[in-house]
Amino acid sequence: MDKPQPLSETREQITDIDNTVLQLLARRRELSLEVARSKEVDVRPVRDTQRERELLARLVQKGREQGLDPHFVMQLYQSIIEDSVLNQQAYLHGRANPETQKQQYCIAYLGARGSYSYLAANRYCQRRQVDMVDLGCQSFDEIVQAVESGHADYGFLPIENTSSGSINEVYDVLQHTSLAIVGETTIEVGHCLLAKPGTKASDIKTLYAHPQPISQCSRYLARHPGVRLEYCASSAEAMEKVQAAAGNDVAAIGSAEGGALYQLEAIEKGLANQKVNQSRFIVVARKAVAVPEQLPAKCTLIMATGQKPGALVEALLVLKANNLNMSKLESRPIPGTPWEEMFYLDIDANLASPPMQLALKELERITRFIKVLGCYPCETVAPTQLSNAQLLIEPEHFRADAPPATKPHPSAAEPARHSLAYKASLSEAVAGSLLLGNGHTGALAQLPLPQTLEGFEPFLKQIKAAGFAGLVLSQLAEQPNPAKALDACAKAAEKFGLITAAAIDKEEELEHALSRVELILIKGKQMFNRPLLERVGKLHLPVVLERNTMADIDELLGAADIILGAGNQQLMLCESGVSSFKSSSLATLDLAGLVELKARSHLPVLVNPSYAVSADACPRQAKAVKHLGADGLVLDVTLDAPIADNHIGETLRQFFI
Ligand SMILES: C=C(O[C@@H]1C=C(C(=O)O)C=C[C@H]1O)C(=O)O
Repeated sequence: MDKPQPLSETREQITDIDNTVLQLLARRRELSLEVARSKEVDVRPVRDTQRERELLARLVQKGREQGLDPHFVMQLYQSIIEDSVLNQQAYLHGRANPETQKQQYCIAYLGARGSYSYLAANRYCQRRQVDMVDLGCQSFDEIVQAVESGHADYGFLPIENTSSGSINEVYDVLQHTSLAIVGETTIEVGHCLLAKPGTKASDIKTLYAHPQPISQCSRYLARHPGVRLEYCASSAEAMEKVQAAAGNDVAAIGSAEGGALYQLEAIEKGLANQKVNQSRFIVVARKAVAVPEQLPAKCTLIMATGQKPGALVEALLVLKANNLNMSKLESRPIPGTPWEEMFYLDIDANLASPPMQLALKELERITRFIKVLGCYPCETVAPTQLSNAQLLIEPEHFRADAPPATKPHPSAAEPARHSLAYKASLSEAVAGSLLLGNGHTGALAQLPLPQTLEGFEPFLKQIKAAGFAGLVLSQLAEQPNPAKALDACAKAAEKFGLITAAAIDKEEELEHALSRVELILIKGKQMFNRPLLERVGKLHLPVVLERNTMADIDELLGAADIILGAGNQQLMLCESGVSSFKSSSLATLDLAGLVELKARSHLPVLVNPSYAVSADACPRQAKAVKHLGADGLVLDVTLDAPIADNHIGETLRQFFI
């Protein structure tokens, strides 16, 4: 083998390339703003998902020709496009409100430099390329007063978090303020254990944190019962305390970025219960702003309806009649009037649009009180996706459309919940980034929960490259600490954009899986376990119900009805083969049963051929079940066998073509 060139030389070349990449990104940003200027003149919408899809498909193809992973190329460009869309929005919003165009904004926020509110405000100003003068406050009231009195231009208020939910105090403050909501911004809240350099996690005796991070990291904290918690008014105060402490046995919960401002190191990361932990902030100002019609807009209203049956429904029907989507509904008590509620609504519409104006007029007639808190650009940019087919194979082989919905089965007077007579449209189930049913397909790789993570990352890379959307981890009870092992696997899988599901073969495994996974698969062995079905029916988590090898179709659908009846509508079925005369150990894949399920039920149906057919027959079966309408595959894989070159890769290709 040739001797490689010296490391320092190679690194220099990489540094040069990175500098060029940055220059090109900056140039792309300028061009994107040029596009925004054209859109301003032509009054075109900022977002053009058709253009994004074409661009992604072309880049994935070009990348593939140069040996780049299609998923990597797609994710990279999704981030670039998100940044580009948000920059265009900020530009057009500024142009429509020239009085907001300044060199610097004075921003009132909770805590001090380094708090999450500070980071959110910083991000907001950077996007608008204005300097930030920061005004740290001790409470939400103080923030509102700072803006009302003119000391600050904007106030940043955290309104909700993906783990701990809505922040009630902020809703209460909004009831009384004259300020208007003029913007929103969402930041990733990466909770870390912050300590002085050299501190070990095992040394920590006292932990300083704001109550919100404490509730968002409850599971991590429960694993460290010996640590004393000290509540602080903000994450910044917690960091200050650690910086000022004499000893090395204290830590704070906060962001790595914030910690750096206090010379603290993140000695552990990813403390939050939820893998995706984001906080949404609203931006308040003295004067409301106009949102140009090319921008996706949101309106926040508060209203009090009368105390009569159906009053809220009546109000919501007004939104329906005007084809308006409500993305959030909250209720808070009205001070001084016990048991009366003030409702907060986020509506995906521009205040100036005719449907919104019509709806407001109608709502004024039927409510006791109504006020628009503000209209502002919506900052959520849902990434444009390519289909599995586009990511796996050449574009000219795009798969055929899903088979049309089958006719409802003639049914009794009370149609069963699983039936098409009960629900005529095909159901979809969403588990993290995976969408299945109603024409959406996907595949999951099933394997025993691994003992160690050795070699796991290269394995996940292969799983992702083969086209799997996630993992189903089984045999949880075989592990000494299934919760910890699941956490670690889910974290690793997430890095590759894979979802994690748990296969429940023994009832007690469910406890370990809850809130660690995005999907629960009830193994066929548990299909007749009514209490377990009722339990998962009460979960707000998608469920796959596998058919027991001895169960007929009616029994499977009956079990499905137990789950649906308990409330959980995110249900999928899985055909994994039934016992037959052919072999005592091998199941028979019931293709007739699959056709029956698709004809009788609106539920997505997955197929796992692994127990029924030999490895080399899997690709043929995948092709067949696809044609019979299967919505997805579950395939058993092993950690050691390469995926792309064996029957697994071919099985996926046959299914997705
Ligand atoms: C740049 C544009 O605006 C948006 C951003 C895109 C991008 O950054 O590539 C693509 C489409 C639009 O959603 C455009 O319309 O071309």
